[in-house]
Amino acid sequence: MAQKPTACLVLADGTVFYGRGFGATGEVVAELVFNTAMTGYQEIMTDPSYASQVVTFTFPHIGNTGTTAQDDESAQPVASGIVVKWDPTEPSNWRATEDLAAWMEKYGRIGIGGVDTRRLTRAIRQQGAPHVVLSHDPQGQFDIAALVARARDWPGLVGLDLAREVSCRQSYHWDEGAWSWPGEFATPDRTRPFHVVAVDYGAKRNILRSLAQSGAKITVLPATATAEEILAHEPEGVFLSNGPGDPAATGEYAVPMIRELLARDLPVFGICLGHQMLALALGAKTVKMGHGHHGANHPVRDRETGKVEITSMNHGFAVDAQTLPENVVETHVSLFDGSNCGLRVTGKPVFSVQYHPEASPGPQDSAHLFGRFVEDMRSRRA
Ligand SMILES: NC(=O)CC[C@H](N)C(=O)O
Repeated sequence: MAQKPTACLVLADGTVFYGRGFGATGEVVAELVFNTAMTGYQEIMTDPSYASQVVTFTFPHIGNTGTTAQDDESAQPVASGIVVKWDPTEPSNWRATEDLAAWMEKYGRIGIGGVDTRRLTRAIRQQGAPHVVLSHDPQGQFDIAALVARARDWPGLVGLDLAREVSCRQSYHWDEGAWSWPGEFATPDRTRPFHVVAVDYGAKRNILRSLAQSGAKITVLPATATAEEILAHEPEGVFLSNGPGDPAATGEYAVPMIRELLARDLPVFGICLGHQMLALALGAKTVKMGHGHHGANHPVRDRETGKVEITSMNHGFAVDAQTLPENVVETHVSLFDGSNCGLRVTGKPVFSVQYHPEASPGPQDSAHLFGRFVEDMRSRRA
């Protein structure tokens, strides 16, 4: 690199990548994961499940779509920072209201461009998601030994409950449906809506939109809501959201709540962290994966129909299918590594998936799952 580097990414093993900083200045310690999506950086960065993670994009061009509030999956970017091969360029998109670097600076998120992201991704594949420090200093002053020590001393995501931090503080109602051309969010038909309580462990907005679009009237409750508080809303179904951190740590409050719900025969649907916590409540175990699954091109097989869907994924933990009890069917598996991607409880309207049927970004092959949840509620009414 001809110019003096203004940012660096330091791995706990001492490897250093230099590049050009953009967005906020400063320093952040986090886990580093690679994401293979070709578009959708704003949705990825605002997905609360990325708390305490830096994302390196394998696609070399970050894109010139800029940012628009309509693409936020939560109130602000949550990922600690991003790593890209090519620096972001001027936005060229009629929907853009702000450029990426300015948006990141506003929210205190650090970016580094000019990194050999292929080499970096290979390192992640070999060693598992490393602990890193990302530092951006316009003067290019880096105390590498101190940064390596900081990355090495960071305890990591295992045992960390982050859902409680990113969850809403107060309950609220959600009524907005899907986005459609030329730029409106639908207001779904409210005839005979099914009342759903969505427990917010860091819910992506497009999940709530997909539920609303499928016929749900939604009350969102904070992560620590008890079964009693949830049932007081008289829901016809309960949704367990995605979220950051270690499911086993979040399970301390979620598992007792979910167990009480399971005793009621209420329809339950979980996505990602919600899937993992449902599995924990059913008696299974979760494990930390090597580098996890993050992208918009993950093939998943439905073991009951044989159908394959291309899915959007973002998880670093997984349900250990060997530990699922007898009354639970492993419904989906990853075609990349055979890891568990879904379950259902026999004889009950209770199911969950490890991947993201709401896409955002990603393919919409699995959007029908929102309809399945609504059908479960319809059957219960009948
Ligand atoms: N997207 C999610 O809900 C992620 C769940 C969990 N934090 C994991 O990394 O596996």
